[in-house]
Amino acid sequence: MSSITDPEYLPVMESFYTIQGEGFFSGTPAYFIRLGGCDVGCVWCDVKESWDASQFDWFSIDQIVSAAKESGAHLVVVTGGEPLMYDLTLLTESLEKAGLQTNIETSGAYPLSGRWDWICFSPKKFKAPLEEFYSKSHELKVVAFNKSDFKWAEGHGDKMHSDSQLFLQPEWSKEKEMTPLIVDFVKQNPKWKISLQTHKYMDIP
Ligand SMILES: C[S@@+](CC[C@H](N)C(=O)[O-])C[C@H]1O[C@@H](n2cnc3c(N)ncnc32)[C@H](O)[C@@H]1O
Ligand SMILES: Nc1nc2[nH]cc(C(=O)O)c2c(=O)[nH]1
Ligand code: SF4
Ligand SMILES: [Mg+2]
Repeated sequence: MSSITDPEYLPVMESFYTIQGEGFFSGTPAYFIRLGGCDVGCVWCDVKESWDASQFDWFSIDQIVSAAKESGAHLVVVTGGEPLMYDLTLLTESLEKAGLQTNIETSGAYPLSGRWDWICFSPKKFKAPLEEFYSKSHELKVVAFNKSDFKWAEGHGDKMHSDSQLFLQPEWSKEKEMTPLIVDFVKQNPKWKISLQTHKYMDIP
């Protein structure tokens, strides 16, 4: 039987081999595993269909990792939903054994589990992140939805460790308005970079 308490199984909404569109690994081919379930409630979330975990089938870690390996990808990105609603220790162990690089996209709202090559931390106003993510993440990626988000982003940037990557990403529906503001901000604050959702411009998943 598979259930939320069985660490050998996870609810997968979808998985697909594409190009990482965002952040530090933008442009890199990557196999995405999108786990179902999220209660963070971002008003502008671009994958609200992922929120209700009960809609998705549970797959064994063996099935999930075999499909990732068969894709031919070297890099796996685990996302969601909020993937850290689940204990990902066994998933990362199995991906590592298969010789795959493990990256995660997380809001930081749940405790970190699993051993990751790269953690992309995207904190949200809607559910505060846990403190451990400021020291353990490799990349901070703040979505900018309005002007007040720059100050908010700096508050999080100040808490990150000194060699982390700092990105501002325009919220997609406000992309025309926010992109020029982000360009000005990063020119004034050059430890930050802009991250665009390049897969949306390319019209790929
Ligand atoms: C869909 S989330 C899933 C992973 C995790 N729940 C999180 O929020 O980090 C993946 C990434 O997309 C970003 N994102 C979600 N909706 C967005 C939007 N409308 N515009 C820009 N980025 C968005 C999130 O901030 C996160 O960095
Ligand atoms: N191509 C592509 N890159 C992405 N980077 C982060 C994504 C996500 O939804 O977590 C994502 C996504 O959905 N597609
Ligand atoms: S935390 Fe991520 S998946 Fe959850 S609502 Fe926010 S953007 Fe969407
Ligand atoms: Mg996405």
